[in-house]
Amino acid sequence: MKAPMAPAGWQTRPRADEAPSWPALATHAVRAFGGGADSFDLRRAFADQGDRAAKFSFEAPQLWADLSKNLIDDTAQRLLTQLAEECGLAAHRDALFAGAPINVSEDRAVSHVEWRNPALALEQSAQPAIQSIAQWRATMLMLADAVRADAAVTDVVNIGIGGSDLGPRMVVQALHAAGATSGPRVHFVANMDGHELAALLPRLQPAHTLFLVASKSFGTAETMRNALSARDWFLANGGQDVARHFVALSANAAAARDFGIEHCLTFDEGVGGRYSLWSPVGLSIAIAAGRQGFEELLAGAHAMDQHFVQTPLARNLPVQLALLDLWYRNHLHFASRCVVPYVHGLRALPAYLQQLEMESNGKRVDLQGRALRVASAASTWGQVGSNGQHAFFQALHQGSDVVPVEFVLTAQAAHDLPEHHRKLLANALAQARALMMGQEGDAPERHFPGNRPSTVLLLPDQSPRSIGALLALYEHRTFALGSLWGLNSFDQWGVELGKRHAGEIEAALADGNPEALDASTAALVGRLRGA
Ligand SMILES: O=P(O)(O)OC[C@H]1O[C@H](O)[C@H](O)[C@@H](O)[C@@H]1O
Repeated sequence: MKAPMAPAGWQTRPRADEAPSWPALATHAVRAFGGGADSFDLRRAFADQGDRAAKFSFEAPQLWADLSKNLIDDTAQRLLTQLAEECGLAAHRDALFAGAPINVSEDRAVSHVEWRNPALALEQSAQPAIQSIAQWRATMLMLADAVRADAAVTDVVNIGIGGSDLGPRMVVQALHAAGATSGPRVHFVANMDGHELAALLPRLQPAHTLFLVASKSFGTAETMRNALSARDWFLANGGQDVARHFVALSANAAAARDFGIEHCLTFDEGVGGRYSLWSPVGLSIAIAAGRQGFEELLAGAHAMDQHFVQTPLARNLPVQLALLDLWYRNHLHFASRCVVPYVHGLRALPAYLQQLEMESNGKRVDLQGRALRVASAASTWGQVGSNGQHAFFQALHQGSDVVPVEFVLTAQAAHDLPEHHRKLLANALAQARALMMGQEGDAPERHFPGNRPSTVLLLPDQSPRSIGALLALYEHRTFALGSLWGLNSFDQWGVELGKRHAGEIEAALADGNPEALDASTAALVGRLRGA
């Protein structure tokens, strides 16, 4: 599947708003979706087009995606696919898979797809970097085996934040709910707020606990603070041999050593934090799900990689989802997208997607440093179903804004309470149908406008393979959308400024000298010091 060489032209692609099809899309959006009497209506579209459900459905590994209840017609879909061709999306994608330095602001390649290439074996590799991926994967899985086999280890604590927490936490939760985990208990600590760590420590015994300090940079304030406190607790409570009980998962082995952790599973800088669960950052997953479970997760993701690389753009699921996102954001001007997994194990999916999508594409300049002329990442939000129905669905049905909703379902449940699953699925499909159909009301407050868009992503189950495919789908959709906007989806400079201010404010909180601060912050610091 691998593109042997980065195709020419990946650096000189037009942005979506500069591509020839853009004006035609803009005109079509106003003419056909502008809200007039004969504006596009889903109910009419289904009545007029007998094959609409089939035509706007897509198949990809482990996934069936029904996009037919979206505000899109044949013309829009054709123009959008044409736009992707004009923007050189395929060349950009192939450059990613060929290891070209597409993360230009950090001058490096993007390698997370290599970490889940199960075919990768030492003898097949011509590139030294690739060889180390295979080696590190083998080392990581051996360590996972050893931890699982060691009856003395009852608890594993992953300390990390952002990409070093959200993906592994969500996957372990999902596999645990599916009965696909065994071995020691696996916990996650992310927050700087000491309540999270303080609530966990009394439940642990130093001699039976393994701490995984996951941090690509090994410099993130929250993780360093939690790791220091965990080590203090370990030593204060009779823990022996920090080297055996603390393992670092980092691209910066030297910093881990300086911290006092000898054993570091490392990975290359090309693995972005929010794309890192396939690398040693996913050790907690491998410990919980076992070698086979982790390899299945990788295999599901790899199958989606192949779909992304090999499928024509018109039937390519990540590409079509990205185009729909672009259509909604730039032409129908929807500001947010709601994701509702009707899968209890995937309750952390919205939080994971917030980082993936908003940290990747929440940007205002393109790869050349030019200001964007169109809106970038919509806000991603959501909650597990059916709980969300009893919270924010009111606004989805009758609120003033149209919010596209994405339902994530599994055909099979992993429990044996069949009535639950049938009811759960019925509720999800009912919400999607109600959003579309609406209802004439006998009183204004009982009127539902309908014509509200939704997507259904259907997985067979919540097995490691299905979860892997789903997450790779989201990764590629995010990359494809960023690519169309001309963005670098793999850096995150926007998180740096706040960190710098935090250092200054922490000093003011400690020494009571807020002189360098603005009046509002200084007053708050004064009030907090007086508390
Ligand atoms: O893995 P680390 O280097 O500790 O980084 C943890 C997280 O913090 C950073 O500030 C970034 O916002 C995230 O992209 C990253 O995943």
